[in-house]
Amino acid sequence: MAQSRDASSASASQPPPVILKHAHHHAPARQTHFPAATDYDTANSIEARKYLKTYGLTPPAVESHDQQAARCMAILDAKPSPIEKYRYLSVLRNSNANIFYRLLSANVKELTPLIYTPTVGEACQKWSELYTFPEGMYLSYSDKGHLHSVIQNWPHDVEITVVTDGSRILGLGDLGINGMGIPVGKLSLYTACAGIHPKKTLPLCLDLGTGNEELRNDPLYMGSRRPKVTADEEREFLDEMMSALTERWPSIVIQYEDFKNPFPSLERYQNTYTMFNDDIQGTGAVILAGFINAVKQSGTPAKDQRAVFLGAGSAGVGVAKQIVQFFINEGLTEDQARRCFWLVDSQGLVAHDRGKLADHKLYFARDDNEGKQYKSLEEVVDYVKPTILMGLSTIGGAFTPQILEKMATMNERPVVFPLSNPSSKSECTFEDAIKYTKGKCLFASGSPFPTLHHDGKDLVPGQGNNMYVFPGIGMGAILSKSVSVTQNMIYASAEALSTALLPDEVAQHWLYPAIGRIRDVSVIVTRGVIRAAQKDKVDRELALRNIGDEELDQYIRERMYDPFKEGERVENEIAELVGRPASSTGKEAGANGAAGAGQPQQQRAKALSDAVPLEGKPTLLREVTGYTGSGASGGTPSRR
Ligand SMILES: NC(=O)c1ccc[n+]([C@@H]2O[C@H](COP(=O)([O-])OP(=O)(O)OC[C@H]3O[C@@H](n4cnc5c(N)ncnc54)[C@H](O)[C@@H]3O)[C@@H](O)[C@H]2O)c1
Ligand SMILES: O=C(O)C[C@H](O)C(=O)O
Ligand SMILES: [Mg+2]
Repeated sequence: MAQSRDASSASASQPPPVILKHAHHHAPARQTHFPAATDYDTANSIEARKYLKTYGLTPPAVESHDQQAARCMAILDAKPSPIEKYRYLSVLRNSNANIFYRLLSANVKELTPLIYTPTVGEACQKWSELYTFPEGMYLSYSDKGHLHSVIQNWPHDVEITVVTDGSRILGLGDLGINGMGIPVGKLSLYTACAGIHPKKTLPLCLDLGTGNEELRNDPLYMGSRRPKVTADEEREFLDEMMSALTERWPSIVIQYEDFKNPFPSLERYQNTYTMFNDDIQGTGAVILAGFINAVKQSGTPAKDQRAVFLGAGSAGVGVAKQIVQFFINEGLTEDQARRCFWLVDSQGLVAHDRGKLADHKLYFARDDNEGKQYKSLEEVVDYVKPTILMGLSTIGGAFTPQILEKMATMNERPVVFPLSNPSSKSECTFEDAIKYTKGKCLFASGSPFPTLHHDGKDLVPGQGNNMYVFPGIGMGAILSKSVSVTQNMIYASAEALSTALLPDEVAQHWLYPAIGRIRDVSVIVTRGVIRAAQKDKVDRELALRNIGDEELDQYIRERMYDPFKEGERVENEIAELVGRPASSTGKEAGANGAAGAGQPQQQRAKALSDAVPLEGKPTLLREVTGYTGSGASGGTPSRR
């Protein structure tokens, strides 16, 4: 069984450097400051540069945020293709995280498609070809037995990790370690959308071999050239990894992402670790939220809904299960709720009499098909006459014009959600959905589609992508210091999201809030998740139980890394050192864990007296503690 977390035996969050025993006997561990990405901000004042020891290491001008953004946007505009824009943004993130996150936070709608789906799909396909930076950690199967030591090499304290084994990257199949683009992209969104400090995030890619022969034979492939390990071998590896991660960072939140068969791990670890699976649970929550709003608009009550799902994998089953929960809350029995679904996979309708089914499909398998096997989606649509059509199949274009036309003939407001990623795998485009349903459908897709002009109106497609919820699920778990991520916390994220629309968004029949408001939305989702953690009594930040919603929202906001305030944070550190009154945002900088906030006075005085004068002014020694946390990993909280 998975090793349980007991903080009494867990090491503190700053372990001594450990040398990889099997690799370098007695080699001294090197101090590293990788990635020192936030200090070279050309908006830093001269004083801040001296304090950070970056004076002279950047061009002399002290720039405004607007000047920086104008330059970056001009460079981006000049790049000829999305993948070139992706590469430029990667360089920016790795060389100057503050500028990158200011740009991303201010332009979420425009830039998300470049750092996330769809472009991240192409970036993963070409990862080894285009490799520039490590970006995160790679753990290989040959490291088994030593994962604890390898993990000590990560130079920062971590609050959250996104981990993949690369075996099902979006709808693009097994990409091995090239899947690293996914943890990197998801964690960039954690920072941009929920304000988790970039240094507190750990992109993690497991190198467990790959079933992709073409990759194994690619001379540039940077992972192990071995076939994928067996399910048992992977399980043993994951057991060790979960325990090693949590031993080093007892409060770490672990998000599983893009595993080919993630059900066994979710079952195995969800009660023992603070973990969740984004493709099953995050997707379930985000689609439920859009679905709740679609049901309100379609006017068809829950009991009369008939949902056909193309795709019965992690995402399909995850979404259907969350909707079952909603139907039960709406008054249906579990059996009635379950019977509203017809799942279709590569073999056709999922039915008990079809032959052996994978475990995760059994719950929704039909027993009322009277011996008839429905093979194609169109046949199933004719048979079921669905009100809802969901696509989580990885099959681009599977919602054909004929199928879309049928949906519009059968329903006043058909719900059509082609959710596969990236755009090339979307079951239909927004344009086709509108064209063939004559503008009647309620639409959301996994990857973004442009606004469409139809019948004298601008129609904005919903984006049913788990990016609306996973940042808030992770942040909620971090701030409440939850020992696990419960089903109620996932459900709460969906409910919170469904209520996060502004009146004018509701008036325009949107299913999801504007993506540009994602930071505000993430606060609402985070609050919902924290409240559910409290109800389930898995929280350990007990003080949060006693504050009202408004105060909780404020607490969440204060703990969010705000790249626009990083300059102020540094100024406040300096002010504190030289005994000057802090700026008006001093409270916030402190709450965000400004470096040195908790350092003993004598040490600060020593730092000042050690300072070497430069240009006649005192140079302040940079504190080596770095950022001390947006919340959970400030200490070594005890596990229940
Ligand atoms: N919108 C989102 O937020 C979101 C979230 C998670 C996953 N996804 C997307 O959903 C897709 C599926 O992800 P998953 O994790 O469920 O993958 P998966 O591999 O677990 O499941 C894929 C399913 O599609 C079925 N399928 C394959 N070929 C088919 C065909 N020709 N006809 C019918 N069904 C077919 C498979 O049998 C399987 O049931 C991916 O493209 C992924 O990017 C989107
Ligand atoms: O990565 C995304 O855009 C969503 C989802 O997690 C997926 O696997 O497709
Ligand atoms: Mg995913």
